[in-house]
Amino acid sequence: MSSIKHIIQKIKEGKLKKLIGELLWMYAYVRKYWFLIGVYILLGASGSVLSLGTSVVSRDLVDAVTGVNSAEIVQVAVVYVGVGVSQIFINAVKTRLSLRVRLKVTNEIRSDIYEQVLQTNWESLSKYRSGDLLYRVNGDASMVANTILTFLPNVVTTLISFGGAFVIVVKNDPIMAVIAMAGAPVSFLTSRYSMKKMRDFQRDNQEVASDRTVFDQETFQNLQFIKAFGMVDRVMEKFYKIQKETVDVALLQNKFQQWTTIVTSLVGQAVGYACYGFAAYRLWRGDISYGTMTMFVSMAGSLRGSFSGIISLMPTVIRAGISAERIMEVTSLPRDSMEQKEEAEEAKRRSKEEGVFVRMENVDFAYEEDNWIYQNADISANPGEIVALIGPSGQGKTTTLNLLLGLYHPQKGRVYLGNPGRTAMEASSATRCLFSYIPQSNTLFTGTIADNMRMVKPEATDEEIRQALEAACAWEFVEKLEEGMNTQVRERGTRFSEGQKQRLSIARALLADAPVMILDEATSALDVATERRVLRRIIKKEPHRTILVAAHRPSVFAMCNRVYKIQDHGITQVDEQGIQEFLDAF
Ligand SMILES: Nc1ncnc2c1ncn2[C@@H]1O[C@H](COP(=O)(O)OP(=O)(O)OP(=O)(O)O)[C@@H](O)[C@H]1O
Repeated sequence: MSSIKHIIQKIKEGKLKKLIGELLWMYAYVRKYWFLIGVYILLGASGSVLSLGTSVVSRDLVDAVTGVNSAEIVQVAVVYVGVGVSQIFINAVKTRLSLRVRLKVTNEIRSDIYEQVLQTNWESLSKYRSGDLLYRVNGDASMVANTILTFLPNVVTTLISFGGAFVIVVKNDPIMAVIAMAGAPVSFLTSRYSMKKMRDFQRDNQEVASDRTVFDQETFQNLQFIKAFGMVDRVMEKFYKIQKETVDVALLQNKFQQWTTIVTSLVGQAVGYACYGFAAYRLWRGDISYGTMTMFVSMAGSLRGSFSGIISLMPTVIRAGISAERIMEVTSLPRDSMEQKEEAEEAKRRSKEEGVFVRMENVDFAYEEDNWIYQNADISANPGEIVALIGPSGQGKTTTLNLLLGLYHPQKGRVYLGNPGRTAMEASSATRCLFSYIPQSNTLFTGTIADNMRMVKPEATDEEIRQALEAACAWEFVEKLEEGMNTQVRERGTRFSEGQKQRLSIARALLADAPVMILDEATSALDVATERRVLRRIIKKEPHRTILVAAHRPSVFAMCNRVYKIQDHGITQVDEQGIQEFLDAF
């Protein structure tokens, strides 16, 4: 009665519901590969039947050898060898099939996570560390795929082994069956107790593994910085600390597992001895032959083994459940809304003649509750204008650009854009196609310069790329490279100077040919003359383009139609005198 209450309590707490949800999620993948998994199960099942057959045939073989049934010795020997050889081939096919399914399911889960991560609303996703996401894509996905492949087939094959052995033993000697099953209650209770513990251990394990991935990723990304600051020893210290944590968690889990294994094994061994003694007693009394005794002992072993097998499947489910939970957490994040996709594409088509304006109206925004970046903020940028955002560091320039890009949404007020004189659209993921954005940080990818350019326009010709590089004042150094635009950029553009990387990023943004261009301190590493040349060429290339720049330098302000200052939780438009005051103050 109390255990029923306990189960009801768990259901109420939602733990069982969660586990069932996780299992159902995993088996949505099984449905796709039901045929391959079905064949795998069949092969596993035939393996179990063959091994049961081996025990029965071994009885006949012993009886044939000991003279009880010597006439059939050749026939029995042939069957015995045949069964053994079949098992070898079945195992080979099973292994190959298992690899195929595992690879397919792992890829499928990974592509689901990738797709989801790429389409998830940035506001939700930015809370995750990229190394953690990486571990979910790799470690957790593999764990789930392995379990999907092994769990159901293992349950079926173990149940066949268990059922078959049970029927054979009961048919031959019911008392023997009872003795063989004497350890079952202990195995059951031990597994029930260990379930919760295992879930906690597994959660710790995954967290440490995820921390390790984050650490590795950050270290290799910042190697140059680490070396420059002579931080190698400190990084190694942290590395050893994480290694120690990994070892501690694994050893603690293993210690617990070993104790449960010792308890169940001791009970199993005692039961094994009892079976052996009982069979020997029956043989001594002349009730059974040597062959039957051999079969009994092996069957009793397989009965105990398969029962423990069923119980030991639980930790696998628990491990996979935790991984599934971590993957589901990411894949259930809200997706980017693409509701206004068609309107945005239409606005982009019209932009060549009409351009696109952007507005922020009466906006309140805070990342964290009541911690306002600003309130009642207004900003306006029209086609053909360059609008600058200035202000001390950390006051909200990048935040404003992110709001315009629809990466974040205001708590109050409107952020909208469109062709002048037509219906406007709220800023969202759908309207992002109207922007080309050059962030503060370097965003070059491994590949050639041309590959990097074609990321935004795969069909771009070499001539178009050259023109974009020219407009960004990048052609002047690219043409001097031995392989020109086919030069390898290397990871994160390490072979280029900061100013060169910025010009390549600007060229890429120009190639995207979007009506609104956002430069987030994207010319900060250029000298003043080059910066002016770049901005002039951008305007000249596309007179209807709307340009927003977050900047600190007066050289930029002189070229702007309007300048907004972001400071003290507000945005104000400033005139020349205001700009001068701002510059004097800093
Ligand atoms: N994702 C975030 N979650 C919480 N707070 C954030 C987040 N991004 C930025 N902030 C905070 O918002 C404020 C404004 O940041 P923002 O990056 O917009 O400043 P900025 O004016 O562009 O600064 P800088 O000139 O240094 O680039 C800062 O105090 C920053 O700590």
